[in-house]
Amino acid sequence: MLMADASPTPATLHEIVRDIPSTDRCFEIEDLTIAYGDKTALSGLSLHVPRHRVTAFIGPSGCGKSTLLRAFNRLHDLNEDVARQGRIVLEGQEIHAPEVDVADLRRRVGMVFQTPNPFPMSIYENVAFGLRLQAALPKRRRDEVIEWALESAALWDEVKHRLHESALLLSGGQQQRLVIARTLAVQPEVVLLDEPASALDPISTLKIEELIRNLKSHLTLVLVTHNMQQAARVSDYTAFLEEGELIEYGATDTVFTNPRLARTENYITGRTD
Ligand SMILES: Nc1ncnc2c1ncn2[C@@H]1O[C@H](COP(=O)(O)OP(=O)(O)OP(=O)(O)O)[C@@H](O)[C@H]1O
Repeated sequence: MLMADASPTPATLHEIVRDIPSTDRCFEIEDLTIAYGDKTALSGLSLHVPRHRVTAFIGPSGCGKSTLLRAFNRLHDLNEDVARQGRIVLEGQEIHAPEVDVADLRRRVGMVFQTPNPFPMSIYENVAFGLRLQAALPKRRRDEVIEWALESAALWDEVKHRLHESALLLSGGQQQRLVIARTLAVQPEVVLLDEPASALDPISTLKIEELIRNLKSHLTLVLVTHNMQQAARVSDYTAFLEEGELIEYGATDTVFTNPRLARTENYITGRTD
């Protein structure tokens, strides 16, 4: 039986976020508010993202999912109109602390966008790109890392004989896996995925979903999706946002089969009345 449809009180939210033991937290978000000029996009959000799990953010268009995702690797720094309050802690360190190197943060916390965005260069050079920005690697070692990244992104078998062809000749699904390989090559701890399969056909979508499930053995994944089946299939935890607030957060099985609030159930089942 569902609770009355009121926003959770701060006390209940606190209980939700405490479910994830402190030693298992990758990100800790505390009272995060983000505004674009006078438009508040996220309002006093607190939650913990567990390490080596897939956490999905769901909610209606404009509820703040992408705004939250972009906060995890400080992409909002590029927009002067954005104001932020609250804390974002990655593995025990506040990411806005003066000693944090933003380029290193973005290496540790990679991002994959909705539309595949390979660079107009060869498949090989796409994956080598981030590596070249790091300490110079001997070519043999670099080739090994590139093979490992393409294998990890489930693309190696399809491209191993055409590494020096243009990445733009790949299909959309292959391009998205190439972008994931490029992200993996610099050995991130977290990969943020903003609707990574929404521009892809069903077969490519299933490949990306399988990839996400496999990657969590050594990575933390945070997924924004409008596809409820996808959130249910791949995520371990699901957070439901509405109008910039965290409405419900918990184990995906529970959120999908026994949500606490009617508004969560209505959103998941597509009920609008
Ligand atoms: N650069 C921006 N400048 C001004 N307002 C913005 C900007 N980006 C987002 N917003 C506003 O902030 C709110 C949250 O947007 P956000 O993109 O985070 O939502 P979302 O849940 O990811 O939406 P969607 O599912 O449609 O991608 C919306 O009202 C949006 O119009």
